[in-house]
Amino acid sequence: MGLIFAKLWSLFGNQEHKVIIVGLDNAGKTTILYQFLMNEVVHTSPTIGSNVEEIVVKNTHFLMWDIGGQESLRSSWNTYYSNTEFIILVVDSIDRERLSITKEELYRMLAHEDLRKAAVLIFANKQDMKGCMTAAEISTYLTLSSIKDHPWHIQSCCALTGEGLCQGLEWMTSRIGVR
Ligand SMILES: Nc1nc2c(ncn2[C@@H]2O[C@H](COP(=O)(O)OP(=O)(O)OP(=O)(O)O)[C@@H](O)[C@H]2O)c(=O)[nH]1
Ligand SMILES: [Mg+2]
Repeated sequence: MGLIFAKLWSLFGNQEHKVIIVGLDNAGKTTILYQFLMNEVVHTSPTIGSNVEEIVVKNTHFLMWDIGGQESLRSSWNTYYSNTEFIILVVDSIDRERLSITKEELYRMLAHEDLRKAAVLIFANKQDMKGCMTAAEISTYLTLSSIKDHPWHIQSCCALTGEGLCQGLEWMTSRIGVR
């Protein structure tokens, strides 16, 4: 009975899809989460632990975990990994110095057993900043084209205006049912 119910539930698209939002501190993860939820910019302070919200896009329910990105918190990201369907990796496109750290974190995540089925959306955030890296530059630096075992997509965005965020969500919804 429970199984039938679960099947019907997933058929009607009401199943919840787990998403983790990761990236270095100050990348804009919490700002993005609350743009998704409320279409507005909230005042943020560095996240200690996590925030979790349900975001519904065209009848698709995402349970989004926004995880603090400070160095001391990164070693506990893996406690959020089980059953994750989507990783949203937020990159601060002006932060050239730390892109190598983002790269290390990305490949560490992709190698993790609990994330082997996860698809990855990379947000090249803060596109409003003068002199920022483009999504193409970030893609090259992160050698995204070498990722063959996870579906991935990079999207430029500005969390302050919301530009680009919907396109990212659309890619995620388009992936559902593919696997
Ligand atoms: N200019 C600009 N600033 C942004 C953008 N997105 C976020 N910010 C700012 O960047 C700062 C950090 O944003 P948060 O959302 O708190 O960053 P976070 O990734 O959640 O950081 P942690 O919780 O420490 O991991 C805030 O001052 C935001 O207003 C953007 O697209 N453009
Ligand atoms: Mg935060």
